[in-house]
Amino acid sequence: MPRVIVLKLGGSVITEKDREETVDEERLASLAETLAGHEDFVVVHGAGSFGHRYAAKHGVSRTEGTHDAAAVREIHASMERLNGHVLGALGAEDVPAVPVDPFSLAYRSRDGTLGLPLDGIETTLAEGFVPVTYGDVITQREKGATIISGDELVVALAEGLDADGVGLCSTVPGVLDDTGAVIPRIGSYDEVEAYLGGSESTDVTGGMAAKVRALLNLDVPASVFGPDALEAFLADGSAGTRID
Ligand SMILES: Nc1ncnc2c1ncn2[C@@H]1O[C@H](COP(=O)(O)OP(=O)(O)OP(=O)(O)O)[C@@H](O)[C@H]1O
Ligand SMILES: C=C(C)CCOP(=O)(O)O
Repeated sequence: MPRVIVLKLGGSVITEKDREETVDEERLASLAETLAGHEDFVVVHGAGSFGHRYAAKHGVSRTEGTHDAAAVREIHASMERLNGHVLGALGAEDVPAVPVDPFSLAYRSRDGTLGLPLDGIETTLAEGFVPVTYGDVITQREKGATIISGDELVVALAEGLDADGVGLCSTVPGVLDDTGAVIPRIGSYDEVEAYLGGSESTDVTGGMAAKVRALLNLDVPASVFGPDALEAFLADGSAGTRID
């Protein structure tokens, strides 16, 4: 099987993060148009104005769990609605996009270690489909259910599928320094820790600092870039900030 690219479409890119359950239709359509005709990639999308507020409402995070089934349904249903929009936009550009539902697939052990069986996704890719998955709520031993971020899925998929590269398409043109300039390359957390913050809006999974940490732990080269640079990333992997 050809090696794949794992691409995350940030929740703050594809939604209006401060308006409840609002998709940025224009942005999403333009990203889908750029992806048209490309092959061998997995899409992961974040929550933006969809999942986070329900997770916050029920006090659920990556570490705080819930045994309230109604809370799980509410968070998951919100993410399914957003996934429907993403699938619709990709489908409109004839990208062979199909859903992969993390709640039904992934789980955590007691210590929080992620279990993510990949046979289904490998088959999906081998058959020419583009799997589209997303940050979600998943079950965890002794905690009920906790949140999994899209970034966590990106890392697990990149490792498990032996991906060629990872792209995180965010609202920012890359990881920025204290003057607002894009840092071209990050090789260690210490170099950039002082510049990294969380997210500006309701975000239970951590913003830029968590992203950089997770990507540094990965053996696959990753890039953080803005929506305008998706084409450049797909062409030769050079866009925004490279983290390796
Ligand atoms: N040094 C930095 N460089 C760039 N962005 C930063 C930095 N520090 C903090 N941020 C914040 O991180 C945000 C990106 O993280 P965020 O989690 O919001 O993105 P996302 O992946 O697009 O969304 P989601 O988590 O909903 O999928 C930026 O919009 C910015 O507010
Ligand atoms: C809040 C939920 C349900 C998922 C969070 O995923 P992220 O937006 O990728 O951090």
